[in-house]
Amino acid sequence: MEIIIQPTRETATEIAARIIARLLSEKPDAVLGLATGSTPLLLYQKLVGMRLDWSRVRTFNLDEYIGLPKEHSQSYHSFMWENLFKHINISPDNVHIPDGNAEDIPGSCKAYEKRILEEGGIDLQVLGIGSDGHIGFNEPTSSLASRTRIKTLTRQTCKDNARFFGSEAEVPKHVITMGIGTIMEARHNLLLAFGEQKAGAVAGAVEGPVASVNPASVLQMHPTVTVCLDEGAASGLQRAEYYRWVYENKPAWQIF
Ligand SMILES: N[C@@H]1[C@@H](O)[C@H](O)[C@@H](COP(=O)(O)O)O[C@@H]1O
Repeated sequence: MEIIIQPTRETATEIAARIIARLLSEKPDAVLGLATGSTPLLLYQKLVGMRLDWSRVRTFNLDEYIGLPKEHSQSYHSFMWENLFKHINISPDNVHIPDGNAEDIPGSCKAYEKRILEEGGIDLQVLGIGSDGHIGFNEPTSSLASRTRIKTLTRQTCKDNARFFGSEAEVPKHVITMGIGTIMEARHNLLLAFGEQKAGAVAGAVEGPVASVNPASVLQMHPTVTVCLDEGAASGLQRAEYYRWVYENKPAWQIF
């Protein structure tokens, strides 16, 4: 796991954007796994500003609310088109987002997994982290081997996400999410976290025991993970000094 601690969200996001830009220049038909939430917003703005060629890029989103119309302002479908896809030259045929209104949701989850494999697997998965350590919508105690499926949100996540809706009661309680097993098959996981409210979850993910109560901790078992943090999100880390040392002494050929 490479832990990159930056003074601000801005500089941490800049590094993440450069990692993605480099992947797209090396592999113009890369398969990207994408996330929603407030964390990747600046990343998407930066990627738009970089004017990259997305014509052959394929994307798979992590998750979606069940029962929210696609056109609803808070559906992850709307989020992705509003904040990224409508600003870049991606082909709509190459965009994949779980369908929260499918007639047969379990069947659509299986088909989603199959489609990821057919496209060659995910080269790079962007991740945020919930205040309870969830990745995608894999809430604490999710199976570490889980695949794309239906999950019930925790009360905490409903509260956290109420800020996007009118009230907590309006947050759908059921979602489709890629599983932890699905995320673990991405060739590179790029996790972003900003602000002190994420410090506990980040510390648990990076330095805590690997346990389903903190789903992000499973990333310790993944060979290629980059974690981009600002000072607030890094403030609970015991070994921050070491991570800074590693980054400062990184060989030139590894610097993006
Ligand atoms: N499903 C999303 C996650 O993919 C996201 O990483 C997390 C953190 O959200 P935010 O970035 O807004 O803090 O919670 C949401 O519920």
